[in-house]
Amino acid sequence: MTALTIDALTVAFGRFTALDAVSLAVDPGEVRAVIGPNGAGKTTLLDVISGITKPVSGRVMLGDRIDLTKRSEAEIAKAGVRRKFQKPSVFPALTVRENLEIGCGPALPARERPARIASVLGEIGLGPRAAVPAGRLAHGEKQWLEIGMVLAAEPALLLLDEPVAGLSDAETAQTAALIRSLRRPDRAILVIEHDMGFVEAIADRVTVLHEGRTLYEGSMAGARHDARVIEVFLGR
Ligand SMILES: Nc1ncnc2c1ncn2[C@@H]1O[C@H](COP(=O)(O)OP(=O)(O)OP(=O)(O)O)[C@@H](O)[C@H]1O
Repeated sequence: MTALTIDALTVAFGRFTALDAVSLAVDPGEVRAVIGPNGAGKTTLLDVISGITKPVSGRVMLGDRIDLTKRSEAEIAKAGVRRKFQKPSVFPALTVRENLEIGCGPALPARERPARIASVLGEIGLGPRAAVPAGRLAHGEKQWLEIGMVLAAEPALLLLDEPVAGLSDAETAQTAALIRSLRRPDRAILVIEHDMGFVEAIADRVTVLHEGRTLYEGSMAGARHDARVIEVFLGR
């Protein structure tokens, strides 16, 4: 079984085709990066997976059974898909712990919350900062907290939208280590990112989009040697 199967996905905005019959499959436990030049269709792809944009045609299957193109944003979240948007949107007046409480969602029974929050604090490395208001965190720490907020819901599919944009080199390296440590057989991670060094550090495979089409799928090392990828993207 694949964690996510995108099959011949086509998205149009008026007469403009933003995604043109894109297909890809992400395995359970995989970290997949989607890369490509500006306007390639990366954000549109995440918007379709998370239910913000509906396609003209094609399917987006979560596991074997759920076609996300037929579901609302709320139903998609309930099915186990969580997205971290590019800009951190933590609640600045609430502590790190209180933000994670919110990330757990209303369905998690109160008795299970402390263990879930402790586990997420460990994963994101913010245990010592648990009582600090989120507004006082450094930019990198805010990004990790927001990753923690989506992790607290125990997603089957985690979507990360440029998680190292604006981070220092040290924070980027720490974020790469964090994402690698999040790999679990029951969790797939799809990342959009422009920082190629970061992509190389985290991704099992990359999908290169260009003008709404899949140009390459495979290892990042392979992408670096692919003539078409070099021409449209890496070589620039
Ligand atoms: N709501 C919209 N209406 C019209 N065109 C849109 C809309 N959303 C995206 N587009 C167009 O679709 C194309 C793909 O955009 P998208 O944002 O998915 O690219 P991207 O790969 O995420 O780019 P970037 O790296 O700059 O974020 C672009 O040409 C963009 O202008």
